[in-house]
Amino acid sequence: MAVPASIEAAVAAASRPYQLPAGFRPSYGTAGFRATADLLDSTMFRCGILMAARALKTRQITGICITASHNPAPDNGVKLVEPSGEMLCQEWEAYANELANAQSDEELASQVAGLLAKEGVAAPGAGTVMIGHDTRPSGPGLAAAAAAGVRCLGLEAQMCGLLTTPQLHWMVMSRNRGEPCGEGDYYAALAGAYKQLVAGSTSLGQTLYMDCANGVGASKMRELAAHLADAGLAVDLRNTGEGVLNGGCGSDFLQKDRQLPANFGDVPPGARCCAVDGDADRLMYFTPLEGGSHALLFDGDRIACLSAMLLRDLISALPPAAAQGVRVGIIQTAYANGAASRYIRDNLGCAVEVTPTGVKYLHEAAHHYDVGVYFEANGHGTVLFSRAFLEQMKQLSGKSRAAAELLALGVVVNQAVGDALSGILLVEAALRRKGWGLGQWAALYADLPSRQLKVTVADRTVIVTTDAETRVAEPRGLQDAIDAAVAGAPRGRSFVRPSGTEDVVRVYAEAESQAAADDLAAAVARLVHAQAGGVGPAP
Ligand SMILES: CC(=O)N[C@H]1[C@@H](OP(=O)(O)O)O[C@H](CO)[C@@H](O)[C@@H]1O
Ligand SMILES: [Mg+2]
Repeated sequence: MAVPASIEAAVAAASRPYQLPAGFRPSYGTAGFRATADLLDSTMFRCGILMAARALKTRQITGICITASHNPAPDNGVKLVEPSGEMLCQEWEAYANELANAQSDEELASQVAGLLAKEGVAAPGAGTVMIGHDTRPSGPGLAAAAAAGVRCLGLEAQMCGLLTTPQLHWMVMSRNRGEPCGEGDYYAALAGAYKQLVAGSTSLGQTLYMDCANGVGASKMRELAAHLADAGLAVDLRNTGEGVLNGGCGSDFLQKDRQLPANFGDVPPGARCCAVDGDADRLMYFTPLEGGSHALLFDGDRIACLSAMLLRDLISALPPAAAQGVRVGIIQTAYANGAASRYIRDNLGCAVEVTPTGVKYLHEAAHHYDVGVYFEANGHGTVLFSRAFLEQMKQLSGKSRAAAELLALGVVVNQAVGDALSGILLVEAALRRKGWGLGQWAALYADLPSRQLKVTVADRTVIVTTDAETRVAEPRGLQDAIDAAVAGAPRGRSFVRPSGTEDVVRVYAEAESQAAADDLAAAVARLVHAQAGGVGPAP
């Protein structure tokens, strides 16, 4: 298709205020682009163009979330939203990289023209891109840059302001489905479905203490909790914005350090607590341990197990013909604790699938099942219901309470992406329906001790992995050396991979004891440093 010359001129002119900083090479990573905020104006502008083109191509609404999630406050980034509410389709990631790295306004304009021609899209055209941001001070400015990109293809940029990442995904999904799609509709839908799920069960009674990571989750949970005042769920919000975003708090801090977050010193041991990250798409439960600053974690693996149990209970209460043959799958990454994977296989009887790191891979795999449960160990995940299964439940819902409850679960659990707020309702409903405290949940299995380390190398792309990132293909010889180190550790397992969000190589190790896991991780980190171009002193 011929692209009017005027569009090229318009893109080149509009691009002028958004110059690519010298030497900056943005790369679309595990979840979009991330960098220190002051580098990102051009990236945002170009992502605006990209998502406008995607909206034109699909003739539906797309979205842009401006956030760097659990990363430090001076960073920012962008997550791109498909019309379905899912993450940008993988085929378009190459365009994202190409546009983000164009070296001049003219090169950008010609790449945009090329993209439009290749995709058979006419611009300027009509459409909408919804844009939201987290609490980072750089958010509104970067949102404006993204909006300028959207407008230069003639589309409307709808500024949605402060939202959690999953809220924006949910709003895009709902709007394209022609369903109620405002922020208020989100709270009403989740709270209404939660009440249906817990009707007839006794409230857990105790307060849920929530670490909001000093991020957007605080104000949004406050609104959700207001809808739940009559549902027996009392929430005490901590780290609501008075401190540093993700600083000494939040789900990532908790997972990496296993220390109590800031401002939890007065919370009694055994209390039910949860933590989210800076954009509220990750969730960890935890409880303070006796006599110290440490926490017992209930991570994504454990949330996946609890979700699978809730599903099993509900599915087994369906009329027998409907219950038969429902395919439930659990999708994990190599970071899943070995004890959790074993528990799922041996005790829950579900299929376990392992994908590379990054929710885009897990989410895609979850579509292989009637119900796909996916959680990364770090607490990012959701439960996806297939359209056909939901349709079947709708047919049955008049005569089967379990079918109606499964439908409600499909509303409580965000169907677009992992969502910490909806995850809280999922966990609370599951515990409450079982009448379980944290003790019973913890007793499902004992985690194998594990350790994660980071190694800085000159170029992390020299590490190439295979088998869902569990083995190193290059540099040659590194995998053999890792295998030898693992062989010496009781119940040992270790793998390494280049991070998609940080300039580091990640090392994971688990073993029978904490000391053995620590030693194995350290040994493997030294191997990476020695064989993959380590920078600075050896670990
Ligand atoms: C070990 C780990 O937790 N990795 C995280 C992290 O990716 P890396 O590619 O490992 O940097 O950030 C991703 C985006 O939030 C998340 O999906 C992923 O699980
Ligand atoms: Mg996040």
